[in-house]
Amino acid sequence: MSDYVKIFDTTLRDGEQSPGASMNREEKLRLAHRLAQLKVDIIEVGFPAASPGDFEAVKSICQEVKGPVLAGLARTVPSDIKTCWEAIKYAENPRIHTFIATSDIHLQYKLKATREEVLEKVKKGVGLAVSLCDDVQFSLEDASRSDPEFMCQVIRTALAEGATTINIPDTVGYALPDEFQNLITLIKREVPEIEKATISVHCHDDLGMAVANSLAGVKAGARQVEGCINGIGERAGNASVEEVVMAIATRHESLGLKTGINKSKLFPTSRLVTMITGISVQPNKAIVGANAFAHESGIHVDGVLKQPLTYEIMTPEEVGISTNNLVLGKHSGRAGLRKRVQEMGYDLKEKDLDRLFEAFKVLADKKKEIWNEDLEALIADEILRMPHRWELEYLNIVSGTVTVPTATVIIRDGDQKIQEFGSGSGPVDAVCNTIKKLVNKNPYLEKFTIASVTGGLDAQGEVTVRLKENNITVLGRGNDPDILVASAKAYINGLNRLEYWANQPKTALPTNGD
Ligand SMILES: CC(=O)SCCNC(=O)CCNC(=O)[C@H](O)C(C)(C)COP(=O)(O)OP(=O)(O)OC[C@H]1O[C@@H](n2cnc3c(N)ncnc32)[C@H](O)[C@@H]1OP(=O)(O)O
Ligand SMILES: CC(C)C(=O)C(=O)O
Repeated sequence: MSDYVKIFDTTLRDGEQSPGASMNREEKLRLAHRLAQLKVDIIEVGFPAASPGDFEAVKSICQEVKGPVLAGLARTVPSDIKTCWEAIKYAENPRIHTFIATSDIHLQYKLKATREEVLEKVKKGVGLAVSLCDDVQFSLEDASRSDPEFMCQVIRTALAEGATTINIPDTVGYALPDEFQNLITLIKREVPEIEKATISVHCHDDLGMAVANSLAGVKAGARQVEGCINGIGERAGNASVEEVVMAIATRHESLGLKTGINKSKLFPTSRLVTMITGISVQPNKAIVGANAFAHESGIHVDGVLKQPLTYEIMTPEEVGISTNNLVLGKHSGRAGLRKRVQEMGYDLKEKDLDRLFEAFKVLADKKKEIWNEDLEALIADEILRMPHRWELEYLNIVSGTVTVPTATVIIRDGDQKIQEFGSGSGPVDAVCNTIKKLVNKNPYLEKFTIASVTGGLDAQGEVTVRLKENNITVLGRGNDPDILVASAKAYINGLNRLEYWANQPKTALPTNGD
């Protein structure tokens, strides 16, 4: 059996099912290009039948992004499969990914279908997909809670119709690693004809075992692992791509497996996903968290200084975390900035580089050292942002121990500048209240978080807000060395997103909030 494990990235599909993580077409395109640089084998680019917006985004990615196989998801419903094909047929290497649930609980309550009816849907759905596309993946949703005998019957049917990949999801993150390993072993024993197809695993993290279960599946013979960057995804998320990849690489002597991933792009891709979705990575997250390679306690530092291998099982450089990126500052020019940005994996157009350069100089006046993370924050603010209506022009805050916090805000609304004054229980409250008055909106603030982009007291603050209005949930992000300015930017960014989605066709709305 081959020692190569294919990586199937579903950040653009299952990842987008994370509450508030909806991405627009441009954001999806940018991320798809980055995933191609990361050299994932397959990118699941979306669910074309879900909405006109998703259809267009999938089609654009398929027209533009070269290299990996590009997959679109579809129920076994014929119209879903045909719509999927209409969007993905433009890809260099298209794949139709069709699925149906096989557990009794899903059959009884959700599909309201008998086992015979499900088998018929599999036969027709896979058959139709194979008539359209050479590369067809079939998934048994909730496989880990399905009757093994029925599951094998479904797999045989899908294979007989010509499916080339069979995916075994632990949809609700219920399995234990040994159980999941046994499940794959059982499938291989009971359905020997699966040899000619690829076995894939797709694990969720409800019990924190998505990566462990994925590796257990691989140990039993699966040769495709599905996951999302930063482990985002439905509910508690999917298996984290960076963790699976680095486990396979770091424990090569034990697993004897490899992937084709360009590991040095893992960290930049993780940052891009954070920038685009607004979902921050917790500091202690494996591989890409701020503390993943940090050492503080004396005994550890002593050990690392004497020999890094005492406490480091991989190096930050391996995953693309630069430990010596402190070159840019206020005296740097366009050439240096262009080179750095290229090294970070961004291929910016000249006009975007000009905009970035302008913002870079403003930041360099406030902050002595400009790190890659600062540049990424600037790129997110200046280049990656959605088409937006409102922009922060001016902010003045009065706050302290004996004053009622007040804010004066000027916002650019198209050609107009609008000004307002307001107060609040604290300075952030004052800023948000004033902005709400200015734009005449009153969304519910579900979450407000603040983190620093880099270390140091002059670090930029990275603020994320989660806003909800009319059943639409969005995330807004903003960065600035002044955390109140970052808060204002994040709030306005969120309002711009609400405005954007409110003007999209009904079916395209990101109602995947709570
Ligand atoms: C485990 C996963 O992550 S699966 C992917 C989840 N992702 C999404 O659902 C996002 C995209 N989904 C959507 O936009 C919508 O659900 C649509 C457009 C696909 C369907 O919308 P609607 O037609 O309004 O159906 P609705 O969402 O209310 O219900 C789903 C229907 O599909 C059926 N269904 C669910 N899965 C499948 C399947 N794999 N094959 C066939 N039918 C299915 C359900 O039984 C239900 O049928 P019913 O309406 O006859 O009861
Ligand atoms: C569609 C399938 C692969 C899925 O997302 C799941 O079962 O979690």
